[in-house]
Amino acid sequence: MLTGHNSASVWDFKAATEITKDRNGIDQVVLRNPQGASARVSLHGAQVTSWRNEQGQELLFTSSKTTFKPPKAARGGIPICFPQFGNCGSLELHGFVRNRMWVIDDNPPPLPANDSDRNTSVDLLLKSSGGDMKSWPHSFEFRLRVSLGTDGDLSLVSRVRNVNGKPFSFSFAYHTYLLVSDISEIRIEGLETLDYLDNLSQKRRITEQGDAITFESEVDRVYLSSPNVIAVLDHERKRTFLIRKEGLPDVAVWNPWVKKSKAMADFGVNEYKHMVCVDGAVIEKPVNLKPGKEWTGRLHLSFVPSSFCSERLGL
Ligand SMILES: O=P(O)(O)OC[C@H]1O[C@@H](O)[C@H](O)[C@@H](O)[C@@H]1O
Repeated sequence: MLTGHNSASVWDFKAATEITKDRNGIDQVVLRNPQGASARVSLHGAQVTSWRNEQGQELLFTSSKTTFKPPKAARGGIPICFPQFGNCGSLELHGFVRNRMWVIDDNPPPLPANDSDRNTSVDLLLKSSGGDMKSWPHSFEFRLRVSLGTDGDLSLVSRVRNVNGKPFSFSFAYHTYLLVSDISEIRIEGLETLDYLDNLSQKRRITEQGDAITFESEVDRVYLSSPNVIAVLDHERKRTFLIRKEGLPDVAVWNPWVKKSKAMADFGVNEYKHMVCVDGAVIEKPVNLKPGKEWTGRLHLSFVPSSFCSERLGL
């Protein structure tokens, strides 16, 4: 993939994208960058199922019990929740697009230049289908671009176009399962003092009091109107995930802890210790999209040594 160019070596970004099959024969796209970082995206659900740094270390959690068998979304990686987040509507939990087969979009409408510079990327597309229109009677085109930067950062850009004659509303989330050393040692910064809806007490609105979010029991919350940079600090591994987002005002935070883990067939009993979901989302005030209009929601994930963090980010 390194090709000669004026006697210097240049990376062939197109060739750094490979289509392979997963263990169930489903197509998946593998993205690689020149330094050895990689990401994997399944056409089932357009779900990112792996993101590795240049040392080959996995950064996203995937349950050892997940089968990756359609139609159910794999438990881990980054499922896309659309057109409904959670159970806040009449559709299946988190909506249906994570359970559908997407296609590779070879000719996507252009994105601004800074979304495509120096990245290896893939564009996926899902169009509304007759079956789904029985439960959600709206025509849409959903485009997802997944990009791996030369710095190993992972970007997801979702574009939803209303190709209906009428407006429609939706909620949305990048349901991001981060892999962590020990949930009891994790701090999330950037959500302090915000209001959240607590899914464990009938979506009651509560104001966060702590100076960071920490975990000592099940957490299932939607933080409202959050800043666009959130940090997830993993003290034991001396590393921090940075979550940057645009068009995604809310952040869902979830860890099932012991009791709920036992009730989930596709989740190992102790696996809750090694994951936290921190989702850039639009939940409280759904997007209302007029005919012919497009909505964009961007997520940018990076991974830095802890020493880099809080003060330099102004968190
Ligand atoms: O089991 P699923 O459909 O992947 O959902 C997992 C969890 O996702 C979280 O975002 C929800 O707030 C939880 O209530 C839910 O249990």
